Amino acid sequence: MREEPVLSIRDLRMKYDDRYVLNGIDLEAYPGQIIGYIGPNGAGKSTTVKIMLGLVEGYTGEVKLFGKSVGDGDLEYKRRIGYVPEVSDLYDSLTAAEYATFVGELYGLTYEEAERKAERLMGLFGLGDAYRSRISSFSKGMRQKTMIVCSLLHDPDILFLDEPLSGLDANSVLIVKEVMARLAARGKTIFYSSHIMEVVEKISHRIILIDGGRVAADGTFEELSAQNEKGSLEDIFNRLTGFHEHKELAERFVDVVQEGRP
Ligand SMILES: Nc1ncnc2c1ncn2[C@@H]1O[C@H](COP(=O)(O)OP(=O)(O)OP(=O)(O)O)[C@@H](O)[C@H]1O
Repeated sequence: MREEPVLSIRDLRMKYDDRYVLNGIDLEAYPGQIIGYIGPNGAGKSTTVKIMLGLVEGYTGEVKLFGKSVGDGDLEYKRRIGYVPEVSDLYDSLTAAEYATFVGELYGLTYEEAERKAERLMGLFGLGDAYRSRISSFSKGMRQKTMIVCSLLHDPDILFLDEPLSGLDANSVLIVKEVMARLAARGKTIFYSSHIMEVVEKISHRIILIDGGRVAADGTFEELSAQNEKGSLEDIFNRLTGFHEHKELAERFVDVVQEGRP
């Protein structure tokens, strides 16, 4: 018998003003899966994730996490979710230690538990010395690592990551990719949203492509390759979203840059 899905979405529709941005999304995710969630800019990826996180209302359709509808007012499910947004809005005036204990307590940890865990995780990321410094002094990569640490303090069952490797150096990228693989091996579900196709292709057990508010493809990379002409995920993405003009557009772009120049 197949396991129960951690996440299930049926006929999800959402409109802003009079325009539908989600046009009937259906998807399911199971324990231990890393799902590469991809699509062109404006396709509806963030909107779907924000609905799952309970941050956006006004949709129709069914969205269930851990078997319960996210719209039913019971917020207990949020304790089992971790989220790394694309843009980190950390509180600059706090130290990483203050921020991590604040977030940890929000997720139900005691101050001491959050403090101890965050310090060790930051240390493993090479940020042991920075742990008690103000976030305002942090580089982009240090902020990103802090966000990742804080999203994991409560050991969530499902993790939503939006461009989590943004700003990370090559060594840190290796660690984070390995951490994701190991979390999945321990039964966690990871919803990985990114525009970096090489990484999505390599780490995902399953890839979901959203285009125009619909699921345009859903399967393993091998399944997507078999359904389309062989090639990289980038090639499949370009083909499925009907995009072929990058050379022509680049040429026109450079022409405009140089217009009127001697
Ligand atoms: N609060 C809002 N009000 C009005 N329109 C919105 C709002 N949020 C998103 N949209 C619109 O919904 C559509 C989907 O946006 P969304 O942010 O979900 O796309 P995305 O796939 O995450 O894009 P990207 O890859 O650029 O992050 C876009 O056309 C966007 O303009």
